[in-house]
Amino acid sequence: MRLDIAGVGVTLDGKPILDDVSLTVPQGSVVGLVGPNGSGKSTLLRTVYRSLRPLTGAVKLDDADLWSMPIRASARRVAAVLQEGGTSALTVAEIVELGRTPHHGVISRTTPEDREAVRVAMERAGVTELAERSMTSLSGGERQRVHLARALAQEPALLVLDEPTNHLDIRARFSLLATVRKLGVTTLAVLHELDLAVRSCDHLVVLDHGKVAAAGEVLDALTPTILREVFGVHAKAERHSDGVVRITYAADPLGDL
Ligand SMILES: Nc1ncnc2c1ncn2[C@@H]1O[C@H](COP(=O)(O)OP(=O)(O)OP(=O)(O)O)[C@@H](O)[C@H]1O
Repeated sequence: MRLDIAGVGVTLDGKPILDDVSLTVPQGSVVGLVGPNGSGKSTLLRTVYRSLRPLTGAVKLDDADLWSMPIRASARRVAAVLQEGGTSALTVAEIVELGRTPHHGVISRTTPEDREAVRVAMERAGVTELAERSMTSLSGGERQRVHLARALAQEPALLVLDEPTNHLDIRARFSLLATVRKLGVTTLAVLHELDLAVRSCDHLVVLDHGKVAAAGEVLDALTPTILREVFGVHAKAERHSDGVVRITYAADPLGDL
């Protein structure tokens, strides 16, 4: 499924937060949404997982207007993993099973397909061993992986991730993004770590003060000018001889800008 955000504008408390934002996430690709604090990344995601209706513009899934769909239809298609996934007294397995809720009819009964989807999701997110643990007993990183498992159990057509690697250690960061890439699910992810973003995403969209400042393949989006003018650092992104794009920061990244 392809995601098209077309001309989205959002105003909160009379303050313009997003202005004419457009981007596309092609079917099966991972697009990273990057930008400084307060640039509007989380607000944009909210218009995609139907927590905030845009004032102008449209959010479309394969040409179908997301905001015009019955809520159950969009809930089945879009899964979100948010910064503060929250916690509860439920067990890990129970939380992951919640991912199946949008697939249930009026009479909710767990089917063999539900059980299989939950099993696969827990395995992919690496939380199978935690199944019977209470969510309250988990570390921040473990909880984050459980929320990913819940989203995967939903078998979504579109995955929306808001800083999914926040609480994770360095190995878990690489591992989570590798898992997401392997899924082949259309994904829009807010990522703060540019190093991780350039390695893990097919395309990047740079937001600055609620507008798209740059978009495209990672080296086209993260030019030294964008790194300086939007992120406020002296740095450059380069493809190394091993094929991997890395960011090199100047000796004094804050230098004279
Ligand atoms: N309810 C609100 N009323 C007024 N302003 C708001 C409201 N919610 C968010 N904002 C403002 O909108 C702007 C964008 O916020 P948003 O959370 O989308 O940024 P972000 O790019 O995700 O930031 P960060 O990287 O810090 O998480 C910020 O300036 C924020 O203060």
